[in-house]
Amino acid sequence: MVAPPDNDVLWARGLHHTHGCTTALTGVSLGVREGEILAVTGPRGSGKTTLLKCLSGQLTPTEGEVWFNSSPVHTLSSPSRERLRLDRFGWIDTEPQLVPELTAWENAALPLLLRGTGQRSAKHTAMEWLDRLDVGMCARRRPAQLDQSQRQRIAVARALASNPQVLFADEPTAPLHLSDGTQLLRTLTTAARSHQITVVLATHDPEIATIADRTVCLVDGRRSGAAPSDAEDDDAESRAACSLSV
Ligand SMILES: Nc1ncnc2c1ncn2[C@@H]1O[C@H](COP(=O)(O)OP(=O)(O)OP(=O)(O)O)[C@@H](O)[C@H]1O
Repeated sequence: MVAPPDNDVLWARGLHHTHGCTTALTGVSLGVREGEILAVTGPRGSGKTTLLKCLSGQLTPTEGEVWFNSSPVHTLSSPSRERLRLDRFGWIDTEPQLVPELTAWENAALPLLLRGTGQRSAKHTAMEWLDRLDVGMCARRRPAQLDQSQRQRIAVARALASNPQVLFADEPTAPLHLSDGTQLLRTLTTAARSHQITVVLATHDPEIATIADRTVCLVDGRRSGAAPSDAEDDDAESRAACSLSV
């Protein structure tokens, strides 16, 4: 087994994944550096969501390895993966997934409360992020009383409030108007850079991908421009070898 490079916070090798009879990933290898903003681009159905879910431990790849901070994720038990996601990862979905019974601040504070942070401190942190995302005035309202843009901002506040080491964002601006989406992305990337949060951002929009430090493109479940899996594996392995030899 090849060890992952030390400077990659996330590292995947030879990922394959099938949903029932549908192949979503075929031999994807990549590394994500600490503090990097990586865009995963590609047309609809190219495997972006599946890749983010495999990297974040929501899905176990059918084949292949995922490492986080040089520890294997693909071999973890389901409860350990859940713990890892709660403690280290943030997730922003295309559609804001909020708890309807909770107010905006309670939604934003939820990961902190689940981690055991005291209510006063969790609320304070949640309120700071809601203010930063221009939805502080909505703190006491429930999701049904808010519009789509406000709900998505609360979902972003929730992801950032937990101070994740890696933030996964799956087409986070897709439901928003252009100006709303641009502003949201600006806040997200500024926050990520100032807090040293690594971001893996899936988008089919090349314009949005320009905010990233680096782009990986998927086509039909493979990295575009790479020959089938062996070349991708070689790429990841040679980076690993380089990193281990210095
Ligand atoms: N739960 C599922 N069950 C069956 N097939 C699925 C499932 N999820 C994804 N797929 C299929 O796997 C392939 C990759 O889907 P995925 O959602 O990862 O791609 P994507 O690039 O994120 O697409 P989109 O931009 O439309 O979200 C597609 O053919 C999709 O139809």
